[in-house]
Parts: sequence; C-alpha cells; structure tokens
Amino acid sequence: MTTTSATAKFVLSGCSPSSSPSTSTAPNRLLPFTNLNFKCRAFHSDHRFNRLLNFHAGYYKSPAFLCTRTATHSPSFTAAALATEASAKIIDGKSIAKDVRDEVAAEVSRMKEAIGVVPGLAVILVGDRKDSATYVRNKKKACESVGINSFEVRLPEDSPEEEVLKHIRSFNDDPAVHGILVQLPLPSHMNEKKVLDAVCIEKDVDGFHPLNIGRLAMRDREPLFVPCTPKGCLELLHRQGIAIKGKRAVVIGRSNIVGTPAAQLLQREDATVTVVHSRTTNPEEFTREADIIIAAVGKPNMVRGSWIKPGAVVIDVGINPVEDAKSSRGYRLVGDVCYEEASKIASAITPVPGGVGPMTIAMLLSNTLVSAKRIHNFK
Ligand SMILES: NC(=O)C1=CN([C@@H]2O[C@H](COP(=O)(O)OP(=O)(O)OC[C@H]3O[C@@H](n4cnc5c(N)ncnc54)[C@H](OP(=O)(O)O)[C@@H]3O)[C@@H](O)[C@H]2O)C=CC1
Ligand SMILES: Nc1nc(=O)c2c([nH]1)NC[C@@H]1CN(c3ccc(C(=O)N[C@@H](CCC(=O)O)C(=O)O)cc3)C=[N+]21
Repeated sequence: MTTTSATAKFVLSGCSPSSSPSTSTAPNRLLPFTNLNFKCRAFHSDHRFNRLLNFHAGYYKSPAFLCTRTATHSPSFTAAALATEASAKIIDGKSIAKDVRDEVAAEVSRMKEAIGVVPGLAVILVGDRKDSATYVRNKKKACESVGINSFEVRLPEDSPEEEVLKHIRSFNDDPAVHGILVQLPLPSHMNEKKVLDAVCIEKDVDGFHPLNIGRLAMRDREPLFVPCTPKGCLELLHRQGIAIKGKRAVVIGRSNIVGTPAAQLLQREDATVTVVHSRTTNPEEFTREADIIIAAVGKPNMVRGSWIKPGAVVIDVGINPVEDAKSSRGYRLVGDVCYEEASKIASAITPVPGGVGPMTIAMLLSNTLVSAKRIHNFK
C-alpha cells in the first residue's frame, strides 16, 4: 500500500516529451524495486560506499526516501520517511560563480596597483544570432564587474573569413589584449578550424586551440588554458567538496568544447571515465553505474531519473530552449537532465539555468586574469 503511493509521486513529471504527467514513461523512470532494496542496504551498511560518494550530511535525504520501499523497515520509519520529500543538494552555480568573480576582481586590482596592468579580453562575434549576442553581452558585463577591459568586434554574417583572421592577428599583436574569444558557432561558410588555429595559444582563453587541447589529453603536459565550461564543471565539484579520485564518472557527449575536455579533466583527477555519445547503445546502463554524471548533449530532459544511481552527483551542462507560453520570452531554458526526477535520486545536482552557465563565464574571466599574469610574469 505504502509503495503504491510513493510510486505515484514519481510518475508526475514535466519531463515527458508531451510535458504532461504520463503513465507511458513511468516504467523507465523507476529503478526496479529489487534494485532499490539492494541500494538501500548498501547505503546503510556499506561505509565504503558512503565514503566513496563523499556525502555531506544533507545528502542522505534522497537515499532515505528510496529506503521507504524496502520491507526491512518498521511501518513508523516508512511513514516518517515518506513524509519528507527527497531532494538533492542544489549546486548553486550562480553563487559559486560570484565567489569566483570576487576572487578575480581582487586579483585584477592587486595587479593593477602593483604593475599598472589591466587584463583585457577581446571578443569577436560574426553574424546576428540572438543567443550569441546575449552571451557576448553577458561576457562584456562580467568583464566590467571584475575590472577587466573588454574589446569587441562585431562582423556581419556574410563577412569573408579573411576579415575574421585579420582581427585575430591584430588582437594577437595587441599588448592590451590578454585573451581572445571567437564566439561559436561561426557562419557555415567559414572554416572553424582555420579560425581557431589563428588565435595564438598564449591568448587562447577559450582553450580551443589544438595545442591546448592536445596538451590536456597528454600525461605530463600542461595546457596553457582549459576550456571554460568543463573547467567550470570541475570547479563546481571542487568547491562543493565532492571527491573525484577513484570515482566512476560518465560524461554524456564528446564535443571538442565540452564533453571530451570534461572527460579528460575527470581522468586527470583519477576518476574512471566512460564517455557516452550518440552511437552508444543503452546509454542509461553506463550512466547508472556513475558516481558523477556530466551531461553535455543538447537534448532537453534526455537523462531520466531511472538513469541515475541513487546518491550520484549530476552536473547538467545542457542549455535547451523549450517553448513556454507563460514566459515573457516565449521559451524557457532546460537542461539535458530531467531535473524534477533527477533531484529526487541524486545527492547533488546543478540547475538550469543557474548551474554551469554562470561558471563558464566566471572561468573565462579567470583564464583572462591568468593569461595577463603569465604574460607580465606577475605572481
Ligand atoms: N552551460 C554552458 O556554459 C554551456 C552549455 N552548452 C550546452 O551543452 C550542450 C552540449 O553542447 P556541445 O557539446 O557544444 O554540443 P555538440 O552538439 O557539439 O555535441 C553534443 C554531443 O552529444 C552527443 N549526443 C547527441 N545525441 C545524443 C544521444 N541521444 N545520446 C548520447 N549522446 C548524444 C553527440 O554525440 P556524437 O559525437 O556521436 O555526435 C555529441 O558528442 C548544449 O545544450 C549546449 O547548449 C554548451 C557550451 C557551454
Ligand atoms: N567561443 C565560445 N566560447 C564559449 O564558451 C561558448 C561559445 N563560443 N558559444 C556558445 C556556448 C554556450 N555558452 C554559454 C555560456 C554561458 C551561459 C549562461 O550563462 N547561461 C545562463 C542562462 C542565460 C540565459 O538566461 O539566457 C545560465 O545557465 O544560468 C550559457 C551558455 C558558452 N559558449
């Protein structure tokens, strides 16, 4: 009887394709009960498992909720546990990004006072994509907020590639510029590889130059810059005190700018990493094994609650606009993970918006500061 009512709670979800409560998707959202029973015992008796996940006190809520489905607890325990809605710790990317920005601002002013140098970031935007224009505007505002100078070049959609290359060369030679970012995606007539190769590696604050990417992939090599989004994901884990060494991690997505460098960073920190991509059969099976999940796919709500091991940590990189008549913009942003379901199973989770996105910009500022310090040999 008790289990029936608990199950009903889970079935309600905004993550089904139709965005309405659905019975058709219910079976794949829940772990089989036998599985739950097993997990529950593990949470209570296996100290190694608890240590493995490095739980903070608050993290126990979620597994306790799952334990209500076992026959091993007294009815009063079950009722008490059911009364508490399980919820993961929300990893507040907005607030952590603010901490990072404050640290960057302090260093920017220390550097300015000591040697009179102000870090500078140059951004090149080609075309008139609304989302790209918003990101560039946000980056500019963020630079201002920490005292970094920003330089901007806006070019029309049909500009020749040579025009972009010309601006990159000019920024490469400009001593006031310490970081160069070419906003992606570029118009389809441009050769993205050629453009990204033109940014000198000393100013490649996006970390997209093949030399930086190559060094990230090699042991005993250090890239000058690590791409901002994956770096932001790792920074969130570090600042939440979530251990990585020895953990099982799954990265969903293998793009050059997010998935692949995220997997490399996790591996460099001694996680055992599996990369899931569009040709992976049964991605949920791999994902269910993970203590740490980084989802970077671009498919709204793809990762369901049933894909997640109880107590896992979920970092949702996805930024997906979905229609929403109630929003003034006509759309709202959702991640690659079904937050409503995942937050009941995971021990900690990033929201969208307000998770990885603000960290990406904070890491860009941090990379620009590091670049200026390196160029001017300022410790
Ligand atoms: N928060 C932030 O700061 C940022 C957010 N983003 C967001 O992150 C998401 C990913 O971005 P990005 O890496 O640039 O995207 P890409 O489109 O470049 O890469 C998507 C990856 O997901 C994989 N994939 C696609 N479909 C599936 C599937 N059904 N199952 C498993 N894997 C799949 C692809 O596999 P394959 O390689 O086989 O094609 C590919 O590796 C987007 O929503 C983007 O908006 C991006 C950058 C920054
Ligand atoms: N050369 C280059 N470098 C990039 O780093 C790069 C890029 N091109 N092209 C596009 C992607 C995407 N990206 C994001 C950055 C911040 C948010 C962000 O701050 N998002 C807010 C929401 C913003 C909103 O409400 O629109 C949040 O998640 O809270 C999102 C996405 C960087 N990218």
